[in-house]
Amino acid sequence: MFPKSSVRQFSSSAASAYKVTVLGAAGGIGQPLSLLMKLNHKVTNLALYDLRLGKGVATDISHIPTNSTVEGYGPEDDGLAKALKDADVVLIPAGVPRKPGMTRDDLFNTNASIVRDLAKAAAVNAPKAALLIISNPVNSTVPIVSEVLKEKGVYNPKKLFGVTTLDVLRSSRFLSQVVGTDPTTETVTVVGGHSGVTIVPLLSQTKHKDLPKEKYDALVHRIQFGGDEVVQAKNGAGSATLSMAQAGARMAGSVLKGLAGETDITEPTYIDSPLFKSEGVDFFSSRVTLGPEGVKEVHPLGTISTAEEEMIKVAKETLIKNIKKGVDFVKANP
Ligand SMILES: NC(=O)C1=CN([C@@H]2O[C@H](COP(=O)(O)OP(=O)(O)OC[C@H]3O[C@@H](n4cnc5c(N)ncnc54)[C@H](O)[C@@H]3O)[C@@H](O)[C@H]2O)C=CC1
Ligand SMILES: O=C([O-])CC(=O)C(=O)O
Repeated sequence: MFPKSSVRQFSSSAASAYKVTVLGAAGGIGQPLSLLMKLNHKVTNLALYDLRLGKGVATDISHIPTNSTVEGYGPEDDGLAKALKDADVVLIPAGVPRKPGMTRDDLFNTNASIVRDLAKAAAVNAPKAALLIISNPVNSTVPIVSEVLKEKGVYNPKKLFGVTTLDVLRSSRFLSQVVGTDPTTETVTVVGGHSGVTIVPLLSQTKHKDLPKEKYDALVHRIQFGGDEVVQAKNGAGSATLSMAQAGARMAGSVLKGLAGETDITEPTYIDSPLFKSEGVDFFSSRVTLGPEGVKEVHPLGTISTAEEEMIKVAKETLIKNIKKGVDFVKANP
C-alpha cells in the first residue's frame, strides 16, 4: 500500500490539463508530430484537423494507451472551430512543402493564405493559445499570423513562436559528426530566422570554437542548407517530415513545460523580439526562456565571433524583407 500522502501528491501533480491542436495533422509532418504529442503526458486533449484524413489519423492515434482523448476533424461541420476551441497550444504544419530547385520563399504564394486563414480561426476560437508556426517560409508566416491577430485585437507577442528547432537539432547532429562526439551532448544556439543565410549557428559558444576554417565554413553551410539535403534526397516527394516532427514535438513540449510552471526551459525560437527592433527587424530568433505566460525572457546573443557578427548582419537584411513581405500580404489581403 502507498502511504496516503504519496497518493495525494500524485493526484495533484497530474492536475494540469492541456488541449493541443494540430492543424495539417494528416500531412508528412502532421502525422508523426501528432503521434509524438499523443506520447506527451502533459497533453490531455489532442485535436487533429486537416482538409483530408483528420478523423482517420485521429482514430488511429487514439488507440495508443496514453491518458489523453483524441478528436479528429475535417472542414465539414465547423471542424476547424471545434478543433481549435479553447486550445492551449496550436501547432501549424499546414501547407505545401518544397520540391528540388525551390526556395522556402517560393512557397509564400500558396502558404501565406493558408496560414492567414488558420490564424483567423485561431484568433476567434483559441485567442489565448500559444501558436507554434511550422509552415514555410517561417520568416514570413510568423509576421502574417501576428498581423492577423493584431487585426482581430488578440495579439499577444508572448504566445507566438516560429519553430526553428530543426536548425538546432541539425546543428547538434552535424557538429557531432565533425568533431566525433555524442550529439546528445552538443547544444548549439541558432539565431536569426529559418532559411539559408538567416540561419546563424553560434558555434563560437560551444566547446568547439577552434575548428579549422574549412571545416567551420562547411559546417555552417550544412546547417544553413540542411533542409536542401532532404528535399533533394526525397526528389520531389517533399521535405523534412520526421526530423521536423521530432523538432516540433520538442518545441511544443518545452512550451507546455513553461505553461506548467517548470523553470529554466529555454529554446531558440523566432519571435516578436526586442533584440533588433531599433534596426527594423521585428522578428528574430534567439534563446527564449518559456514560462506560464509563454515567452518569459528573451536572451541577448552574448559574446559572438567576428564571423558570426557578419552572418547576423546578412541575416538581418534578409529578415527585414521577409518580414515586410508577410506584413504587406495581410495588409493587401486581409
Ligand atoms: N519550420 C520548419 O523547420 C519546417 C517547416 N516545414 C514546412 O511545413 C509545411 C508542411 O510540410 P509537410 O507536412 O511535409 O507537407 P504535406 O503536404 O505532407 O502536409 C501538409 C498538410 O497540410 C494540409 N493542409 C493544407 N492546407 C490546409 C488547410 N487550409 N487547413 C488544414 N490543413 C491543410 C494538407 O492537407 C496536408 O495534409 C511546409 O510548408 C514545409 O515547408 C517543413 C520542414 C521543416
Ligand atoms: O527545407 C525545407 O523546405 C523544409 C525546412 O524548412 C527544413 O527542412 O528546414
